[in-house]
Order: sequence, then structure tokens, then C-alpha cells
Amino acid sequence: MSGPFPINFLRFGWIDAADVLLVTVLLYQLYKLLRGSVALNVALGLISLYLLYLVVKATGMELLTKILGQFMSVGVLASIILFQQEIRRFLLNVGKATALERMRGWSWRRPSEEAPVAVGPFVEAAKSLSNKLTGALICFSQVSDLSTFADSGDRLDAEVSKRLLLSIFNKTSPLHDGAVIITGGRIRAARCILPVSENPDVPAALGLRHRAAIGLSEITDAVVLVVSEETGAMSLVRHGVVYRNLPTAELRARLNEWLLSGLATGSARMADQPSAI
Ligand SMILES: Nc1ncnc2c1ncn2[C@@H]1O[C@H](COP(=O)(O)OP(=O)(O)OP(=O)(O)O)[C@@H](O)[C@H]1O
Repeated sequence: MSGPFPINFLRFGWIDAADVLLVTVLLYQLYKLLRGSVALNVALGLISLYLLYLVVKATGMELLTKILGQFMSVGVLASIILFQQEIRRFLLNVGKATALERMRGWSWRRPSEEAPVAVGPFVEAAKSLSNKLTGALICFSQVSDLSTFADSGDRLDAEVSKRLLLSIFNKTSPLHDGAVIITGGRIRAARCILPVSENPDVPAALGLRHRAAIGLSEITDAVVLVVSEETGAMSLVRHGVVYRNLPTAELRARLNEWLLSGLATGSARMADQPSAI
């Protein structure tokens, strides 16, 4: 310990203050990351067990200390397995926050991703699909690499056009099932399989298509456009948040804002749109 603030028997210095502050920030970030998911309950369970372990150890209950100690020793490995998705999301957020990432436009950004995305064809196609009650799932890649998901479908590498998007999602098309992935302003792949969200707070009214959109946005920074087959509602999903039932103008504005700004920032769980989860 160092520094000039003696609190009775404790000496509390700048380093200790910084230490406490950093731990607080870390715990708050962890809470924000886990909030609304089952992982929060699991984390609380693990923390309770750890506190119990500290208490029994301090009181000298040897048998219980040994049993809990065994549990704690595999705890780190178990946590990594249990929190795979959250850890990935956390690291993605840390990566996005770095100065290097903010400068990505000048340096190591892939050339194919430099092309700005013209949102017009997507908005027009979504409107048309919505009117015909045809479902659609379109993922716009940002910084996260979506190639794993693109590889699960059929590679296209085609220029974006309203007509092509309508053809892909036409119910009789062999490509209509699954998601389309857009990278660098081109249609990279169709029929892609996305990870389905396990968030228990997703309203039951949302089907697998929306759950898949949420799932992808939870582990990557992709923006996902969904057209519901049931209601024709157009929604956008970003950072695990669904912005449901968007009118055309708002869909266009949000896509423009999020895609043309390059980096979708922030990770708020609450959306400023009615019906968001
Ligand atoms: N994991 C997934 N990855 C990609 N696409 C998916 C996935 N799960 C479902 N889909 C797409 O969603 C389509 C419809 O799924 P489902 O019938 O469960 O949803 P729905 O009830 O119509 O959903 P919604 O109301 O969300 O449109 C599937 O045919 C498929 O094209």
C-alpha cells in the first residue's frame, strides 16, 4: 500500500483508489454484459459460492473448505466454457474501444469493406417484401468478421440490387431460407445459418428468424434487418436490441446512420423504440 490517507489501521493510497475504481468499472461492465441473460444468474451463483468458500476458509471448516476448494479450482475453466459468448462479446467491445480500432479506416481495414453501403435497395426491397408478407433476414457486417457465418451458406459475391434481394427471398427461390450477408456493399452469401439467441427476455411473439438476428448481433457488431413473414413488420437488430416495427423512413434513417458511420457504437440493452427487448 502507498500514499497519504491513513484510515485508522488502514493506509489508503492513490494506487488503492485506482485499484478499487478499476475493479468497480470492470464489475459494472460485466454486469452490463450479463444483464438480461441467464448468464447473470450463473455468475451470481458462482460469486455466492466463492464468498461462501472465503467464509468457511476463514472459520476453519476444513471439510467444507476442501470440497468448495475443489469446486473453485475448476471454476475458472468452467466459467470460460459457460460464458463463451459473453467473453467473446466482452473482447469485441474492448477491441472496438481501442484507439487502433477508431483509426481502422486509415490502416488495416480490408479494401472490400471500404465501399459505403447504399441503403436504398435494402429499404426498397424490405418494403416490398413486407407488403407481400415475405420473410427476410439481411446482415450487414461492420468490423466483426462474418465469414464463418457466410461459409455456412452459399457464396454469391454479387452487386446489391432490389431485384436480386427480392429474388433471393422469394418463397420459391432455393436461396430464400436463412440469412443474406452483406460485406463491403456486396451480397457475399445467402442461405446462411446464424446463431440463435438464448436470451430469455426475447418476447415469445418473435420467431426463430428474429432470434437468429438477435443471436448474431449479440456476438458481433453486425446490424441485422428482419422482415417478419407473419406480420410484414420491418425491424433492425443491433447489439442484441430489436427496434421493432419500423416505418420505412425510420428504417432508412437508422440504416444510414449505423452503416454510413462505419462503426456502430455503444452497447445499450434498451432501445428507444417501442417493443424493443
Ligand atoms: N438460425 C437461423 N439462421 C438463419 N435463418 C434462420 C434461422 N432460424 C430461422 N431462420 C429463418 O427464419 C425462417 C422462419 O423461421 P420461423 O418459422 O421459426 O420464424 P417465424 O416464426 O416466421 O419468425 P419471425 O416471426 O421471426 O419472422 C426460416 O425458414 C429461416 O429462413
